[in-house]
Amino acid sequence: MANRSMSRLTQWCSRIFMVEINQKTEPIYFSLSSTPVSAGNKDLEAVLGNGKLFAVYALGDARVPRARSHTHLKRALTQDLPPGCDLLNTASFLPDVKNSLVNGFFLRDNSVLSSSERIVTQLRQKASVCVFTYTREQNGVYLCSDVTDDRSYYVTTAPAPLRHPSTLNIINSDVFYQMKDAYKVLQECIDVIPESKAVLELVEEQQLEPNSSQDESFPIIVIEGLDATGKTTLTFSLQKALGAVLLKSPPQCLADFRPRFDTEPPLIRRAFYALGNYITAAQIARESSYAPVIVDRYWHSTAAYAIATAVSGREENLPAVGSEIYEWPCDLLRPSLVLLLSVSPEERLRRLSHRGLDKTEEESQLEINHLFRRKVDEAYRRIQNPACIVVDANPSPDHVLKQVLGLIRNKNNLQFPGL
Ligand SMILES: Nc1ncnc2c1ncn2[C@@H]1O[C@H](COP(=O)(O)OP(=O)(O)O)[C@@H](O)[C@H]1O
Ligand SMILES: Nc1ccn([C@@H]2O[C@H](COP(=O)(O)OP(=O)(O)O)[C@@H](O)[C@H]2O)c(=O)n1
Repeated sequence: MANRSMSRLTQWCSRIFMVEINQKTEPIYFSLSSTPVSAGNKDLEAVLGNGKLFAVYALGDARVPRARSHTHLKRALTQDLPPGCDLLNTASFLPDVKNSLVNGFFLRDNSVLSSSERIVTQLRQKASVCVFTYTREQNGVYLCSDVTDDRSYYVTTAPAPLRHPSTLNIINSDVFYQMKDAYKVLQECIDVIPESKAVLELVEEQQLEPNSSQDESFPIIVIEGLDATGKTTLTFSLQKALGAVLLKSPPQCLADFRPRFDTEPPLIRRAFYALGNYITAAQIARESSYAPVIVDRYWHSTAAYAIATAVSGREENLPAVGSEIYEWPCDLLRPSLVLLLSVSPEERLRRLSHRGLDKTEEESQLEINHLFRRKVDEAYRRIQNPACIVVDANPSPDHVLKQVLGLIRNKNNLQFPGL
């Protein structure tokens, strides 16, 4: 056991650790070193402080149980957090190496009772976790040790990597670029989430024809935007004005499963929404042989929300414009036109308050989390092939409809009878 934990710590020494005090400040990076380092670094002091400190990571070989354990760990730590303790997000990664990110938590304890010790002991008895302690020597040097062995390493500050670490695992953990990759995730869930089987059966029933030719079909127009930007209002009036079929993603047949998957960690939740797009794609392919199709949310929504949730901190941390992260999945039917409804934050809040309906947890977060909303909006705009056309949706519904009909009319190759 001692050997195993020692080799774990040695392995972790080649990594860099990121700790986020809050979403608004720059994260702090540090690494572990076997040689002594000079003391008194202000950045480290800001995170590590003088009290007791633990870093806790969920362990597990397979990605589905590991993702779920991370969520359970967060719940357990949040629920039992005693006064005087706080929880910070931490991540361990290899700089600029894809898929190398491991998320965890820092438990900082400035309480007189040192209550975190008891919490960590209980956690280790109940769950498969890996725990490190951080202590400060009298000379100001910080040491990190695995709780299961005696060997310690010096903590030293590290430079920020070129790519923000939270972007390293996005492909196939948050955003899926082929149906089979999202499908595999739900297959791995069948034992723990029985509903996955029914979802996979619905996907199979659709007789999907990837990349079926759209050349002879009617136009397919997708309407995107944050909640309360007017998508439902516009899609209804477009349906009427164009004699179109109205579809949405996720499709109606997944409605009953949605609340179940919304409570799961991003890996599972995002795979569910990704599969929803393929079911909608099959419906679009069928319907567009007979009439124009309007789609309320599609892949832009799936990718933009997933990216904005995965990337911590500010908008600047998003993958750069042109990154492969923003590419359209190779096997997903492409629409003829994607319109992004954009309203000012004030107007959007006004509409939300008038509507007074229940919001998903994520949408309530949008309301309070301006940073997150900006990231979703920016991610929408960076998605390519097809990119979206931004529509000013602040004016009245009639005015927005007129504007959109004008855009459709001006778009080359879109043929609508009566327009
Ligand atoms: N152009 C507009 N001007 C003013 N209010 C609007 C406009 N479009 C929609 N609304 C109102 O804003 C609220 C949200 O619109 P909705 O179409 O449901 O948005 P979404 O489908 O994007 O969540 C509704 O109460 C709707 O009546
Ligand atoms: N095609 C889609 C549609 C929604 N979603 C997810 O569903 C949430 C928004 O859906 P919603 O039903 O609350 O949105 P509205 O249709 O109410 O505006 C987003 O937070 C996305 O996470 C998705 O991932 N892919």
